[in-house]
Amino acid sequence: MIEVNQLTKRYGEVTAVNGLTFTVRPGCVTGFLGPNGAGKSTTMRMILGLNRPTSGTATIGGRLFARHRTGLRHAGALLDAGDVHGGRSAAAHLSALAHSNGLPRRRVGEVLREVGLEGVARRRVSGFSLGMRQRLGIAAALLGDPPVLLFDEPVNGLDPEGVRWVRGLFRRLAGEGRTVLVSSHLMSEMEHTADRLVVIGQGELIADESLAEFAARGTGASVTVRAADPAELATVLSQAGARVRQGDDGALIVTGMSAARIGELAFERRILLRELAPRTASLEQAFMELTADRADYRAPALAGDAR
Ligand SMILES: Nc1ncnc2c1ncn2[C@@H]1O[C@H](COP(=O)(O)OP(=O)(O)OP(=O)(O)O)[C@@H](O)[C@H]1O
Repeated sequence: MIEVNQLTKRYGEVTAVNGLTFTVRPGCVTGFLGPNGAGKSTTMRMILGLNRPTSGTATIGGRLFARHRTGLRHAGALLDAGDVHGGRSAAAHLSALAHSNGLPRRRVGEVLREVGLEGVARRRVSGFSLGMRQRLGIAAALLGDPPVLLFDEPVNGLDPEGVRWVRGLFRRLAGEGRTVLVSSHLMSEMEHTADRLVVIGQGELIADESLAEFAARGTGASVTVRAADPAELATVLSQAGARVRQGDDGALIVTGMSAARIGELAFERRILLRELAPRTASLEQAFMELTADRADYRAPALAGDAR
């Protein structure tokens, strides 16, 4: 479990992280999302004790990470895949880490196999592609068989097969009861990977919830309802505050009200329902909407879009 409590980090005038509070639970993959510059890397570095918070706390398993005496056994992280001594081989890099963390040498071979780098174990890291470096960084994170794992933009540089592999790996790690936090600035990467989302913008919390709950916040969320008496249902729902418009074949498209509430109102008025189907907004749409005013960098609309 990772607990972040009122975490704040200022660099001079810049507030990178501002009063952030959230919990990352074991047994699921939690996506850590935000536009570029939102404060994801800074937060992860503070969780791992690499940056000192201006105020607030971040703990792993109830303790500051620095207080865990055998670091890699408690948490493993991939922060910056470029951060490896290029003159070393993959095996030598991992052996040095294993040694300094008091881990058995056999773990080196095990994690190299796990990430598919056993064939290049003796090659110098300087000749590795970005994707291979990402795999090596993931191997290092797994070395201590830790209950808590953090991955900062792990998909960068991976080819489609690598992306599929890494998703499967995260799901398996979570299935083993571990706490898995994965950052990205792209919702599309999280859509098929995460169970829960922590979304931040300009260092502040925007959402901490399941994917379904997050998607339901987008304005594209609606409920399609078919009723024996659509006109009466439309009146009832409108009076209760929903927005109702006509869909195909007498269906009603309802926004601003949950399917459960629509069902309750129909039941109370004895209106027979034939279909009650929630349609969530796309996650991407919800993400764009909720972070729109918190993005530091966004390309201006193309001339052709300005109609
Ligand atoms: N060492 C530093 N000194 C000054 N400002 C910093 C430092 N590190 C980060 N920042 C600033 O803090 C803010 C958050 O940066 P951070 O790298 O944590 O964001 P991020 O969400 O990880 O972004 P990205 O998706 O682009 O990696 C940015 O405005 C960044 O410029």
